[in-house]
Amino acid sequence: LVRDGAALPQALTQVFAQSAAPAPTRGAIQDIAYRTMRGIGRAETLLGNLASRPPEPTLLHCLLCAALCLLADVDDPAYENFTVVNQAVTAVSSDPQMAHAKGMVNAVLRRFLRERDALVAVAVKTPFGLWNYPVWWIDRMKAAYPQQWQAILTAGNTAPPLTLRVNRRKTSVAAYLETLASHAITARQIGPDAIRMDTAMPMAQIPGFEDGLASVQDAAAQLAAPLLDLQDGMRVLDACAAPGGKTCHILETAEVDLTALDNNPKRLQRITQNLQRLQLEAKLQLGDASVGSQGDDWWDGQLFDRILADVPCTASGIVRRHPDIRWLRRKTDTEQLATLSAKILDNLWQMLRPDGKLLLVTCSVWPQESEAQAVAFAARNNARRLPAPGQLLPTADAGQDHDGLFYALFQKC
Ligand SMILES: C[S@@+](CC[C@H](N)C(=O)[O-])C[C@H]1O[C@@H](n2cnc3c(N)ncnc32)[C@H](O)[C@@H]1O
Repeated sequence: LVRDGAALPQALTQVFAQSAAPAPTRGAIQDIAYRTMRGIGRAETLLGNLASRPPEPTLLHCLLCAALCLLADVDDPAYENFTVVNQAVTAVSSDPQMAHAKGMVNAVLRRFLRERDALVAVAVKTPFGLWNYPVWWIDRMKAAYPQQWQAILTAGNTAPPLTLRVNRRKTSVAAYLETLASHAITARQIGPDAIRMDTAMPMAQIPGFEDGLASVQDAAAQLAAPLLDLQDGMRVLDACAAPGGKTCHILETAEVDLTALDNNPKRLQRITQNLQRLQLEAKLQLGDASVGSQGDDWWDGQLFDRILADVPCTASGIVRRHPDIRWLRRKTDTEQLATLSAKILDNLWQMLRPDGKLLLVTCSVWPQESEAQAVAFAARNNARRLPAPGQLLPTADAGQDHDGLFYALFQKC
């Protein structure tokens, strides 16, 4: 499904909707799918060297790649080798379209295990086999970050930690850390409201989650609300708001009159769910952030004190959380999304009061969507740039673990 363009979470939802697999099996399927997204460059390279011709049908190719991903991962093996081989052969045997290839699958995987070191040594000589990203992505990263490109690609291939945002309306970081300790859960503070768990767990098992004590949010994403410099009573627009992570953090931070806008009705519903769980209130608005400044659409004509523009982007800074993104994006997406975002920013600027502040956020590391966008926007609109973190590169450093987000703050003169 991902090869056909579906995002991995939606593909898994679709698969699980047609399956009677119990929860632990679903967990394993999900884990293998995410591991495969992180290792498919190497697996496809290995398969190209192991099989005399491309395995048919596509499902067989995908199954072999998933098995090779698991077998090649000697640093973090998920299963015993014999389990992977046996399960792959069983899966092939039980599918009429693939059953003919049972012997081939067995032979390919067993040969890989016998010659693993030599085969991997050959595969990692190609950038695709070494880094597990499309070649255009690797080349672009090198050009944009001549010093850091390898660290960025490496961080994108790590499994992300579970980071929480503590709801300061209901508790404090210190008190919540004690709550976690009382459940024998170890974690540490990595930001004003951010806690990094030592071990991941399903959301439903996070203590106090249903009562709104904490939410799942990366530490870099938690910088938006403080940067907005909010005061009680302000009129705030969160212009690309769904699923509402930053919306809720804003509302946890100050008593503001908040409009949460998004042009996707399904995603807008997810904001409602988050607001309900956290017992917060906002005006939800379905609409297009790139239009409306002439009072001809969703906007009521009243200026905002603060605007958060978390614009649509390639999401190239959050590939460790969404490892499918690198395979779904096309080279040309960056320009298209940057053009749309520029239109959104110019439109929103008209809705900001004099002296008001607009915060541009992207979860991209491509300069065209981030720093170059900010520079061009400031020049077009004569906007004053205020201090903000700029480009945060993704890092898996335990003390400072965060995704690759970009922040630029502007004030209207
Ligand atoms: C990066 S996500 C926002 C994440 C969100 N701020 C959060 O913290 O949870 C970008 C959002 O912009 C929305 N979007 C894309 N184009 C838009 C447009 N023209 N107008 C309004 N929303 C748009 C998408 O539906 C998506 O939900």
